[in-house]
Amino acid sequence: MADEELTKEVIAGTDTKPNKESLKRAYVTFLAGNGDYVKGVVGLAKGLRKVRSAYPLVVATLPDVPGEHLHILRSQGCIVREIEPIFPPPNQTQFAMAYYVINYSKLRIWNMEEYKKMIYLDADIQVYDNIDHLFDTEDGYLYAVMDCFCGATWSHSAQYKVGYCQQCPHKVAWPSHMGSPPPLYFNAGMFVFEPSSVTYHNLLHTLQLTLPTPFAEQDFLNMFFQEQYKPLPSEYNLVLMAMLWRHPENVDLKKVKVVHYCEPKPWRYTGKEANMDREDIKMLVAKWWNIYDDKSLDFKAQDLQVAAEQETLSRSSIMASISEPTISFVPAPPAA
Ligand SMILES: O=c1ccn([C@@H]2O[C@H](COP(=O)(O)OP(=O)(O)O)[C@@H](O)[C@H]2O)c(=O)[nH]1
Ligand SMILES: OC[C@H]1O[C@H](O[C@@H]2[C@@H](O)[C@H](O)[C@@H](O)[C@H](O)[C@@H]2O)[C@H](O)[C@@H](O)[C@H]1O
Repeated sequence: MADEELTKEVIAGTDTKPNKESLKRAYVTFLAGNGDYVKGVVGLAKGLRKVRSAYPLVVATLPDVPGEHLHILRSQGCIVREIEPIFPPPNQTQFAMAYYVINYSKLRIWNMEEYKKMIYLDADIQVYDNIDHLFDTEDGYLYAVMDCFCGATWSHSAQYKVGYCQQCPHKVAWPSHMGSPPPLYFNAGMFVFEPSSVTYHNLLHTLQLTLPTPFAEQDFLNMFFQEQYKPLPSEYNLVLMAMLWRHPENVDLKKVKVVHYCEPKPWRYTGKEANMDREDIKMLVAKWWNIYDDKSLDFKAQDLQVAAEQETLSRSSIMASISEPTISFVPAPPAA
């Protein structure tokens, strides 16, 4: 994409003049279908604004996302990038969730080379503390939070069958007769990565040679990036309910920066679901809705407020400079 087109898109998306550096960094999420995940993306866009992130949110959308939803996303300052779906090779795989097959389309984000570094966030994620510092992580790695193997969705796996989980590797040790424990495995709902067309084409080529498995693109990405994967602390992607239910000892809600609403999805929460009447779940769902419903976080309102604050700041700094004696710099006379 030509620079001027890109600049136009970025400005259109964020309505602020990007500096060269901010052109190279962005958050990115993925939206498919005409259902309710669009609420998740709107919540995410507003959450990133609430924590004053310096970078835009790109939304990779499949063709089945309706125009009305694309308009909603643009009105919330998102940069919409329409992508084509990616399908795994023909297979008889029983995915952990049938719809996981659409998640292979996430791989398109590696082709967004106009960005040097991106942070991928699922649409069912909310950011409660600024995590822009993750863009400064060392290049050459994929950073993500370790997943949990204890849920019934893992019942197909050797880990689940022997009761082993990487979140508590000493509770039930990996049986020595089964060789080395499985490599560290990340949840693919949040990761820090570097777009690259070389990596992108390698991903697509390797995908067509790889038998699909129950966790679809998450399994595939863990296999592909096994050498480059670097774990992040769990506060960067608290996977609900897996971690709250099964590894509460690994959770400090006061430190959590990013919550991943695998279950419940806040916009579907009724409180009547099994085990969902817990106080911590009610608090986290309410927290999500507080942001989603906060009109001051809407794109235009929020940006006008920021502009007003900046205007006030600059006016007060001008006043301050007028009221103090100016110290002018007198250059030293040239050396004799
Ligand atoms: O109908 C769907 C299903 C999934 N997704 C996207 O795919 C991600 C992963 O799916 P999901 O969140 O359901 O996976 P989970 O992390 O809950 O297993 C979502 O967060 C959305 O970004 C979507 O846009 N529409
Ligand atoms: O397509 C596979 C998906 O796999 C992951 O979700 C799973 C995984 O975390 C399991 O470990 C949990 O048990 C389960 O609840 C949860 O839904 C990602 O969050 C999602 O973005 C996507 O990659």
